[in-house]
Amino acid sequence: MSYAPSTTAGKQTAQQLADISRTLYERGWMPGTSGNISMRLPDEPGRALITASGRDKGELTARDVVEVAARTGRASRPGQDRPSAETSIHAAVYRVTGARAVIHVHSPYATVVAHRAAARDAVSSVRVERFELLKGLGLKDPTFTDLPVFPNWPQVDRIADDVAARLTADRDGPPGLLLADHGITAWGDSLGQAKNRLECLESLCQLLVLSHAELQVSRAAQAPDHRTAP
Ligand SMILES: CSC[C@@H](O)[C@@H](O)C(=O)COP(=O)(O)O
Ligand SMILES: [Zn+2]
Repeated sequence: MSYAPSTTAGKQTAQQLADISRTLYERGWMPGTSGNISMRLPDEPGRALITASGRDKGELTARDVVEVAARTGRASRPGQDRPSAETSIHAAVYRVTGARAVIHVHSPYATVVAHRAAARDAVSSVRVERFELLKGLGLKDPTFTDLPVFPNWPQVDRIADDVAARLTADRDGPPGLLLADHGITAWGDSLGQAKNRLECLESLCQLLVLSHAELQVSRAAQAPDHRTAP
């Protein structure tokens, strides 16, 4: 069942998601059905709207979204469409950071960096330093940041667990993360801020690639394997 908002705020939020989806699709950052976007409802911030799974992101309408509990990602109304397959990652970001909007895309430069720095078994990070655009990320120290790269486990909930653990351990980290061989996710206090930060991160990844510098990748100790945990 497609989304039918009960409030004006819900209607406006759904339309904002559809509009930004089209913009990012046209930029080539959400090819086909890739990418997902969510935003807390302004009048009910414990709930969020997220794009329905598998929709063409260039054709998304305000009805192609699903209402979920922001902290858990559980659908908050019966009979809705299936929410994004990556809803649990959005929920992890909401839970730990208090962000109001989250955007995930497959933009080319971030994806290339996430491919080159691919974290196979454990979370790693890529050092980004000196570029003026770091000031667009709202960091305490804008001279450098370590952008985390998460293994792209087939079980998305496992990625979400890794994300929650990392963001909890590093509260001063950047407002974004890379998924190895996959793409980038960024967040902010509003959809506009999340988009601005995403643009800065994509541009920083472009600069890393164009500068032909060796990527400075550091690897964390191997994360516990959830498949073998008791
Ligand atoms: C087109 S494949 C991309 C998907 O596997 C996934 O990574 C993605 O970004 C979109 O998933 P979705 O469930 O539509 O939100
Ligand atoms: Zn994706």
